[in-house]
Amino acid sequence: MERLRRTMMFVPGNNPAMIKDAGIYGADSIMFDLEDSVSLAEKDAARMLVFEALKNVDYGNSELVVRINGLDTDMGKADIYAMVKAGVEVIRLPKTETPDDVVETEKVIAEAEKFFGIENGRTHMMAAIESAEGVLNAPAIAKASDRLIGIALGAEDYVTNMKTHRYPDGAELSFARNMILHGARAAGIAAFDTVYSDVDNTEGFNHEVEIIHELGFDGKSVINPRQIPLVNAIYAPSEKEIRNAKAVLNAIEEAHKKGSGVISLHGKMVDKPVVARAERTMALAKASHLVDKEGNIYVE
Ligand SMILES: CC(=O)SCCNC(=O)CCNC(=O)[C@H](O)C(C)(C)COP(=O)(O)OP(=O)(O)OC[C@H]1O[C@@H](n2cnc3c(N)ncnc32)[C@H](O)[C@@H]1OP(=O)(O)O
Ligand SMILES: O=C([O-])CC(=O)C(=O)O
Ligand SMILES: [Mg+2]
Repeated sequence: MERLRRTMMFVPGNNPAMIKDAGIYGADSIMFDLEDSVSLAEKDAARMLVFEALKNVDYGNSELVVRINGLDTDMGKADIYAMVKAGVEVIRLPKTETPDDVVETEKVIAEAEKFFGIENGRTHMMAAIESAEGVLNAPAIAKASDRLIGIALGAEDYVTNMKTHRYPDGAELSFARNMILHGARAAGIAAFDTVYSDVDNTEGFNHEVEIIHELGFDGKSVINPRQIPLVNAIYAPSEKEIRNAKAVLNAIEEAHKKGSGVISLHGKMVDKPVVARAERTMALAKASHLVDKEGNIYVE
């Protein structure tokens, strides 16, 4: 079963208190940032701090991601070597413009793995797309490396590049979101939506999460722990959806027993894609603590 990544929480790499406690909020992924939330003067200190945290802090089941500085900066290579050595699960490449950016980063990751005697391929990657060039190349970027677990929209940089800013209805992000989603799905990897900076605007945040949930994003980058339960609530299936998913899974099990891959349930065809959706619904229901391990609904 594919890993659920509803929330990926940015944690500034130069903030010891936030780094220490980042594991207590239940983010599916924690993303320590060495890039734009860290000033130039603090880059080296942040790298050391995140290295120590990765080595010494227990973050439970959260996936551990680090946003590095790109290889077009003086910091990129040192960031990669330190994070690979610390055993990070995923390196997030910012401002990805072309598939070559991914390939170049992968080369340095592979070099670092070799240097530290780490198994080749153990460090995964994701690419953030934050410009018109990146958006137009999204499908090729998503296929540029087997290490990629996903691609993400970085909308603050993107709208700046597009000479606009962010609006409540998100029309300015519509093309980018669709390109990134299609690129990710065509490559069989995850798609993550961008951050929402107005942390006190719950209504605006919920509206944006509804939009990206309907589009099909796996999840959203968040910048504050208060945003995590809001995303989880919108990604949680309803009781009706869970009952339907259970009925689908039971029906297909019966069909398989009879040697068939398709069956009718209440007059509707149940086949492979319907089953895949039902499995995702059950995974989300489990993550939302709405069902137990066997899939029994708690509210019953
Ligand atoms: C365009 C880009 O590149 S976006 C990505 C880079 N930006 C970031 O990483 C910013 C991350 N977020 C933050 O720094 C902060 O959440 C801010 C500045 C937006 C808001 O800060 P605050 O108003 O202090 O947040 P708030 O009052 O909700 O904090 C509540 C608690 O959550 C903690 N917290 C807040 N944000 C985070 C975070 N991102 N990670 C971990 N802990 C956090 C605070 O330390 C505080 O802990 P405490 O109760 O133990 O003192
Ligand atoms: O990737 C993100 O969502 C945050 C970011 O850097 C941007 O929006 O430019
Ligand atoms: Mg950015």
